Amino acid sequence: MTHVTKTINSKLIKSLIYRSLSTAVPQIRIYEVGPRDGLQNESKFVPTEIKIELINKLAAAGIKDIESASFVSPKWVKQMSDGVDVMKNVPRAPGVNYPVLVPNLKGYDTAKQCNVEEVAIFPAGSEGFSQKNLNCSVEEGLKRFKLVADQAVKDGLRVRGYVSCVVGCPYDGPVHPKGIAKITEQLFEMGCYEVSLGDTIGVGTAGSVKRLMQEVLTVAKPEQLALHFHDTYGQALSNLLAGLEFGIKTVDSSISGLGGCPYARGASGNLATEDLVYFLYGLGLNTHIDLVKLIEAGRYISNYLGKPTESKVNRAIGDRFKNHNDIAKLASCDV
Ligand SMILES: CC(C)(COP(=O)([O-])OP(=O)([O-])OC[C@H]1O[C@@H](n2cnc3c(N)ncnc32)[C@H](O)[C@@H]1OP(=O)([O-])[O-])[C@@H](O)C(=O)NCCC(=O)NCCSC(=O)C[C@@](C)(O)CC(=O)[O-]
Repeated sequence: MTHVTKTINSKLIKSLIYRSLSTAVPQIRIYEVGPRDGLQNESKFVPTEIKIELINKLAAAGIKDIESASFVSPKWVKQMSDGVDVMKNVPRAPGVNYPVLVPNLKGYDTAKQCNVEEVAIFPAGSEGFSQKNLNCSVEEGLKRFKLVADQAVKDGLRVRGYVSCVVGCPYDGPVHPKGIAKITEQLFEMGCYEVSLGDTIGVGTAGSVKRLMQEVLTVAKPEQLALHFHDTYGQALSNLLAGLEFGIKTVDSSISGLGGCPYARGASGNLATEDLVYFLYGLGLNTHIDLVKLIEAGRYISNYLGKPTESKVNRAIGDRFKNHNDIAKLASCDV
């Protein structure tokens, strides 16, 4: 590393720390994907009542956006095959949004029958992943998603867009930010209110996220974007900090760090919601989420799945704190 690069990096880090300590970082909205992205990769079928209880616990912790199911082909993702039962039986808490993922008009029709208010569409950022995940090219996928978005807009539903593999693809390798910006723009033209940029296999770094943001922000405003990081290489939080520098206000995360995509070789869990909330408290942001209840939700699902939580915060906190404010103080070093 040259002297100049070192100086720039140290300036950047100082400015990040300064901004973190000041109130310049905006309020962050957390979009929880655990019940969908988190569970879709689990090989053991999770019963409907467990999924519903998890969603309830997330809502009780104060999460306002919970992606609760997907209406994809059950031949492709069996774990999500009970989406109708989940959506018809989950109690809808006031002020909480329960979006679902849909791949085509068939899935959209099912979503409508379940009275959902928001659907998410998910074109891929790379050809290889599009073929594996949707059985079609990127272009064909966009055409199908446009049909869904047109119908949803006509019906008065909100549409969220995802672009997956925004940094790297398990089949095609590195993905160019220009292509991602183009797909993002198309999603907005279809009527999406927000586009979530998904690092599906978690290969991104603060550097690649910065390059991505610079390109995508030529077609969108920061408040129209969400960031969706998988933590395969342990970069999710530093990637997020890089994204926050650009004014991003919405972050996707998954309770207990569950996650992965059955069609993305090497994809691991998402950024854990518990770690995200702790991180945001560290930046002096009140997310209005009760970390004690969140930790309990994480334990509930990890215990059911019979595996340790992937959330470092959940593990570290253990049973030491019974009160949310004490954890918030710990996170902000406000002792
Ligand atoms: C798109 C298809 C359907 C094409 O799959 P296909 O096999 O080409 O579609 P098809 O039209 O030939 O249908 C095959 C069968 O599935 C049925 N089918 C078809 N559609 C539906 C539906 N909506 N609901 C229920 N059933 C459906 C259809 O009726 C038919 O049944 P059959 O006649 O053989 O009995 C398939 O590839 C698919 O479902 N893919 C989704 C895979 C998936 O869910 N992946 C994980 C989510 S993406 C992700 O995780 C990334 C993201 C968003 O989180 C961002 C990130 O992490 O970065």
